[in-house]
Amino acid sequence: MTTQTVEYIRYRIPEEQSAEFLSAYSRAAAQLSAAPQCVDYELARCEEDFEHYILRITWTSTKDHVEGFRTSELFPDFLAEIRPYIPSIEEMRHYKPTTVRGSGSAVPTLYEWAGGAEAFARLTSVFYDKVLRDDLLAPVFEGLAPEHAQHVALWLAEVFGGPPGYSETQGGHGHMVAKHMGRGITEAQRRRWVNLIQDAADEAGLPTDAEFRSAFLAYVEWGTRLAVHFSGPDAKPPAEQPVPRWHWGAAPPYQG
Ligand code: HEM
Repeated sequence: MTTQTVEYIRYRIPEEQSAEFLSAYSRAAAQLSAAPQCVDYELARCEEDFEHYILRITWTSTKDHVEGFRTSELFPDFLAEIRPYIPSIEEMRHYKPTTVRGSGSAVPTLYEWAGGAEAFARLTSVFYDKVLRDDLLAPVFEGLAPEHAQHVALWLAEVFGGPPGYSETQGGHGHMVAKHMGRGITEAQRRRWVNLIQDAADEAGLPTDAEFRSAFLAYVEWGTRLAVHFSGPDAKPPAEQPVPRWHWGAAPPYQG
């Protein structure tokens, strides 16, 4: 459970003080940006009533805010800027996030963008054809079960935001990790895996836009490095956890 907390400060600022208030907060924001206790912050203005503002600050914890930031050398400069507006505060409290959170459908999942289940089935089918003809990887996958490509397609589909097919039919995260244990995958083999899956993505007609491919490759880098780790001599099975879900990251899809 995260210790992060969200502080909401609601202000009512008379219209004639608005410009000053905003410029004071633009300066005070420098102290928030510099504070290691501050995760992020945003000052929003009400659309229906221009006099209402809400400042949202995510802190690493309530204690870090109260005992850390407020006693730090950044605080006096912060306070000096915002002090004139303290009487205009209508609420200033910390809120703990609950489990009710999620994203809407404004941004398609990587799974939908890729073309759904069929796209991942095509991808892994092309990929394992290549793997079995590859000098470095063929020995690793010797005696591969015919359904392996379908299982990996289910896994990838789930990771990229599709239905939880792998979790429901194959045993989930722990099962996948266990399949790599003790295999002693080398860096050269990992790198070949990464190269071949990108060639397979081209041949299977997965989208080639910069945003999709960078998110796809980021996951492949992460996943293959974990595969190497868990295949090594000192790896311990991880605690049971859900299949990871990969998102677009810094570059969401371009929907012009
Ligand atoms: C993003 C990276 C990777 C993903 C998503 C992935 C995915 C999977 C999955 C889902 C399985 C289990 C299939 C099943 O349930 O039947 C599996 C098994 C396996 N993976 Fe990976 N893998 C990755 C990287 C690698 C790498 C880099 C190698 C070796 C170079 C590798 C070698 C194997 C082998 C040998 C098996 C066992 C196959 C068998 O059942 O005989 N994997 N992988």
